[in-house]
Amino acid sequence: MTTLVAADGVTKQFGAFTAVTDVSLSVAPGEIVGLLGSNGAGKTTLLRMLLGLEAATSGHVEVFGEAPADSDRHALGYVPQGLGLSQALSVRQNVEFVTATFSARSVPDLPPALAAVADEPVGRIGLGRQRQLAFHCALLHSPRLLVLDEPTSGVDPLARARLWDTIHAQADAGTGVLVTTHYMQEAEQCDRLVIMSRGRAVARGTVEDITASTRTAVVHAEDWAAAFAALDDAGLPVVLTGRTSRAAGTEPDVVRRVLEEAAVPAEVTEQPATLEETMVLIEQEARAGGHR
Ligand SMILES: Nc1ncnc2c1ncn2[C@@H]1O[C@H](COP(=O)(O)OP(=O)(O)OP(=O)(O)O)[C@@H](O)[C@H]1O
Repeated sequence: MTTLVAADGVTKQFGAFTAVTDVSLSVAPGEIVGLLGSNGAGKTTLLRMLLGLEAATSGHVEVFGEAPADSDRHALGYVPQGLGLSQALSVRQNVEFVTATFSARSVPDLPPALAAVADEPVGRIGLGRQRQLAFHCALLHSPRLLVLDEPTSGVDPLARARLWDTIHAQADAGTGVLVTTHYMQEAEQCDRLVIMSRGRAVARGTVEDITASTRTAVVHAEDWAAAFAALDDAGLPVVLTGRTSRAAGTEPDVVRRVLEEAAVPAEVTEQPATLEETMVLIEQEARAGGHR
């Protein structure tokens, strides 16, 4: 399979601090790869190394089959967390600038939401529209690889769904997409995930691969508040979903015993863990020194 971008055992140190440790990752045409992890896990640093914006301390990076180079930018669409727009220029001027820099084509029409603010300085339009503009600019030159660092943070649900429609359309047309996100609903739309914790890749695969080995004990009790309180007091990792208590990675028998001791009648069953529950357990395991 052709690979658009590949990291092989990449490490990045900032002085004595290691932000990324021995991470490998690749993106092929048409696939959406999600990069997940808590704040400071090393996602942005990894993206920046893949884009050639940050040199790896060790390991190997290839973009379009070669070492990263400035010329890659003509086939790359990148939306950084800070969006990379010129705040003092208008919406239209930003588009003209990007078109002139990366593409020989004439400036295409703006989508209606951006056309309505075409002459406004970017610094004066809302964050949602700024994100839409950054996205629009990243796609102007029909990139082979799209790299998106939290593309929908601060965007309302409707605009988020629209941005994801665009991401899927790009992937369907053969563009490879590498995207970081904190939203589980977005992670579930990716073909593959790489989960990072403290600079390391601690889990990878499809959502099904990642959640397959994790089960959650599910508690239905008439006195649901007492059931939750008993499990919480016992130090179990319990969360309340509606009136149902869920304890991820906990044996149902352990839960039954706690509820019996607290004299709370309940039915305890087992279900596959959600991605979010699995992520919490992965993070705990990684902090305790192991990984999957
Ligand atoms: N230029 C730098 N100099 C020193 N430390 C840095 C530098 N860039 C990043 N770091 C540190 O590296 C770690 C990883 O940061 P990074 O931004 O890659 O994490 P992240 O997973 O993208 O986090 P977030 O989800 O908050 O964006 C953090 O502890 C950060 O403070």
